[in-house]
Amino acid sequence: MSDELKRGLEGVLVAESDLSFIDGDEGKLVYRGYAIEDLAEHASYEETLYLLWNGELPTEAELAEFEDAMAAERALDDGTLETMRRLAEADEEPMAAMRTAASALSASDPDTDADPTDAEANVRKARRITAKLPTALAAFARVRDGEEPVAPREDLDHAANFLYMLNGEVPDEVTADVFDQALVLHADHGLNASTFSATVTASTLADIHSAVTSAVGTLSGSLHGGANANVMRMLQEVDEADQDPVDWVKEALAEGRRVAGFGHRVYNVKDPRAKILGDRSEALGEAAGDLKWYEMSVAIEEFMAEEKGLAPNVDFYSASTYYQMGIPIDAYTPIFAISRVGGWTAHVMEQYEDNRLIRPRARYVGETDAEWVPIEER
Ligand SMILES: CC(=O)SCCNC(=O)CCNC(=O)[C@H](O)C(C)(C)COP(=O)(O)OP(=O)(O)OC[C@H]1O[C@@H](n2cnc3c(N)ncnc32)[C@H](O)[C@@H]1OP(=O)(O)O
Ligand SMILES: O=C([O-])CC(=O)C(=O)O
Repeated sequence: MSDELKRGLEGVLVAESDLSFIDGDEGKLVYRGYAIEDLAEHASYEETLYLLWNGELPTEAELAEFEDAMAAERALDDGTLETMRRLAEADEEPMAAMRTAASALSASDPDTDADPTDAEANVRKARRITAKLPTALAAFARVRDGEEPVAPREDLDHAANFLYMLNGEVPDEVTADVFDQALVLHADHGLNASTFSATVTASTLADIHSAVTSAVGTLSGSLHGGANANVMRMLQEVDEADQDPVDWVKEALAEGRRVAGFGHRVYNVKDPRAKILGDRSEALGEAAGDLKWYEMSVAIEEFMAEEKGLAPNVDFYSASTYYQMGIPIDAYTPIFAISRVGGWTAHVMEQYEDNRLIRPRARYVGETDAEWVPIEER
């Protein structure tokens, strides 16, 4: 047994996986062998899910069947819909609502009584959770804004249907495409914290709903998925104060604060997803005739590279991309969740296939010989 301490488990290998590969020095990301750039350009989110869950790209017929199966699972049961309504009325945090939704969905899942490791039942459960979480998010967001939930449509693809349920109107093709790309880009990323959390939960032979619930909670923090909303809050603050973005960042660094959207445990160079989302952000700005958000982001990126040697991660340019699509800022991290659920469930299924309880150790640095003192004498 090694006594070497690896804070934050940095660099520690704990599993074998053939889902996604990251080369942190080259800035390369692949899902099951396919470069993220190719997937973003050519694959839909459904095709990406199929790849992650089945190990290979679908044929045309397989994809059509899969898309229909996903679309047929979008509607929420009454209990989960009512729960989303109540949480929205109580002004719950959107990520807390997502965490509750992931858990609530197990009550109505037809396979809820299946053994947690039943591979076929897990494929069906993963499909249902992934199909339904966007419906829960859209319902929550609408009720919170004083609107009625919009029922899903089966004739739209996953990305377009989510925007339709959120806004009550079918998105234009460009917006739907950018959103679909964002879903593809966020679908998997090795053993990131939330995926690790899902696999730890699965490793106890808890079920897939429990694993996804753990993962949503883990994603919500500001060092992980929560950073995308903080990036947009930073850009808005700079804009409202009519400040030079570089001055804002200098101040933040001088106060010892971290700049959201920069730095990464694995990438030592720019995250390849940030490159693609940066292009999307620029294109949306050009189409709107206002490059303000993109240019502000570029100024921050250049300064952070020069000053700290830190490059943007995926959360940096997703912020201005979503903002220019009119998505509410506190929905950014839940949107990360509705995409990453594909990766979480794929890793959980991989964990069940070759399970061993995940249980590391802590070096004990406390006392070992304390003398018992009766309560009345303390
Ligand atoms: C989808 C995702 O989860 S991507 C990550 C999203 N999170 C963020 O964008 C939040 C901001 N970034 C960070 O906090 C970090 O870069 C993390 C959490 C992503 C990675 O953290 P770690 O690998 O543990 O690096 P660690 O926290 O040890 O930082 C190393 C050094 O870089 C500095 N640093 C890292 N990121 C930043 C940042 N965004 N702003 C300022 N300084 C930073 C740290 O202060 C530290 O400096 P020090 O050695 O002088 O103390
Ligand atoms: O891999 C990580 O540590 C964080 C990340 O970029 C992701 O989850 O997409």
